[in-house]
Amino acid sequence: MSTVGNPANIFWHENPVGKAEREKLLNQQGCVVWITGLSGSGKSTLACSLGRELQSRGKLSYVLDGDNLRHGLNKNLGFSPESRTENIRRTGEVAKLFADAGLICIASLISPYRKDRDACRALLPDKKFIEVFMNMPLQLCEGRDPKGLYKLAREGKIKGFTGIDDPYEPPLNCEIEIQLKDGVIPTPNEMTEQVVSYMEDRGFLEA
Ligand SMILES: Nc1ncnc2c1ncn2[C@@H]1O[C@H](COP(=O)(O)OS(=O)(=O)O)[C@@H](OP(=O)(O)O)[C@H]1O
Ligand SMILES: Nc1ncnc2c1ncn2[C@@H]1O[C@H](COP(=O)(O)OP(=O)(O)O)[C@@H](O)[C@H]1O
Repeated sequence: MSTVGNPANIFWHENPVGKAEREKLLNQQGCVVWITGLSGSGKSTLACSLGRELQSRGKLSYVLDGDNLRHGLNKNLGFSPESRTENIRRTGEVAKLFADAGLICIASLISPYRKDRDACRALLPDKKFIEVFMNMPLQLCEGRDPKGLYKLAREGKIKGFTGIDDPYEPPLNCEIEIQLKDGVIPTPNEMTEQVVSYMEDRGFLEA
């Protein structure tokens, strides 16, 4: 009988170099910064700005952007609930590998469903998953509409668009919330500073 594809025949190989050794080499803690929020809420803006700031501090990070991943790893996935769940699952697994490699992995995806984000959190060691909620009002995101997708969704030309006719479930216990202050949008630098301070205070930026 063929045993191909039988999970009972798959084994785990320990790597002789451990995560702690890699972290010491890099002088940082491997972790995942998971940025979630509506289309147009500023996820990519924060991811890029944070990546740049960490680079300038000599910290190694890597951005996993939802749009970009859909050009390769996730190119066979659409926007049905099942596809989004698989999109987040795959990205969570890749993010886990980057964190294990000792990097600060910045994942930037709408990731609209709470259970999918929680499943990614569960892949990481305790405290190594930093969920950042871009809590920007739909009206603001729709007003920005940099890709014209909200307009198409309102016209019924895109079905199942997040925030219009597909749900966004806000986090209940995220580590960081980016929001308006007295009605004013924080600048990219301010958003970045909020995340970097969190990481600094908890020792992520040293081994
Ligand atoms: N139906 C629908 N709903 C939401 N978004 C849509 C849709 N169709 C296309 N797009 C574009 O795809 C980008 C979101 O991809 P993600 O991988 O982050 O989405 S998800 O996490 O799987 O929900 C998203 O990019 P951002 O605007 O950067 O968030 C959109 O440009
Ligand atoms: N803090 C901010 N202040 C001003 N404009 C912003 C800010 N964050 C994002 N933007 C602008 O809003 C638009 C959407 O931002 P983006 O980062 O692409 O969102 P997302 O990745 O969530 O879709 C872009 O045109 C971006 O330049």
